[in-house]
Amino acid sequence: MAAAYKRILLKLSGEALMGDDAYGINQSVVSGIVADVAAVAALGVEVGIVIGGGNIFRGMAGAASGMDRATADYMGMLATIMNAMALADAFGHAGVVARVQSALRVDQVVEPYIRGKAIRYLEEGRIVIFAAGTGNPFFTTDTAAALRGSEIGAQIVLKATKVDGIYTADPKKDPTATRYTTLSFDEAIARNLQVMDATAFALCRDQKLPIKVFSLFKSGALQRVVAGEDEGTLVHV
Ligand SMILES: Nc1ncnc2c1ncn2[C@@H]1O[C@H](COP(=O)(O)OP(=O)(O)O)[C@@H](O)[C@H]1O
Ligand SMILES: O=c1ccn([C@@H]2O[C@H](COP(=O)(O)OP(=O)(O)O)[C@@H](O)[C@H]2O)c(=O)[nH]1
Repeated sequence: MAAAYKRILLKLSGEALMGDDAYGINQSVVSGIVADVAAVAALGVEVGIVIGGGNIFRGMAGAASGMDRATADYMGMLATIMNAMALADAFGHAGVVARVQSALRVDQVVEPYIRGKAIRYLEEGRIVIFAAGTGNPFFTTDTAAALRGSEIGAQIVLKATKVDGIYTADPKKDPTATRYTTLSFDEAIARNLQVMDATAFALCRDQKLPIKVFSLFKSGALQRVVAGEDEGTLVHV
């Protein structure tokens, strides 16, 4: 199989890491992700990963229960660091070298985000896991994926999530919703499709960085996406 991309930014939903559990990190889900990413990296594709934190803590949930929103968002960013460490550890066990870089400084724990160093790691064939989102409250890890994807010069942002693409409405709530094969950024923003936030869509649109939304749980989906095959939904300029 030949890869359609040289460098990709993979966004992994934090909530998807739970698998069927109620909370936290499901080891069999993590092993599946590691195997899929290792297979793609073995083709010579350079992989940067942005990981979410919704399986542990979400700022909006904290704010809804009365917390200061910015404080809750910082807690959410810390949650992504834990996920990043768990994922890097799992890569290590599989014999794949992964480095974690955090947008918030926790120097005793993981290295800080330094763009040039991240690019160097990628060139050396290491997996780079970007933790702590953008480092700013009021943003999401989807926006962090758009940002880091733009910074590292990725050719595409691959959003791996619980649904197998973008639907006309949230398929979890509306069973009559149908899936788009392709969609323009303007359409995605105008229709207010909640699969990704408007900030992330707008940044990718401005940078002409396409996004592919696909299922994290469909066997071989990442490989098919990287091969440029028809899988999930492509959002383009
Ligand atoms: N139009 C839509 N098409 C697809 N998924 C949608 C849509 N609107 C809302 N969603 C929801 O968006 C979620 C994917 O976003 P994601 O950020 O990965 O989830 P999470 O917020 O759990 O991390 C899906 O679980 C799905 O229920
Ligand atoms: O740049 C960022 C990225 C994330 N977060 C916080 O971290 C939480 C976890 O990230 P997210 O919800 O995007 O993870 P996912 O949806 O992928 O599980 C968010 O709810 C926010 O509170 C933030 O404040 N700034």
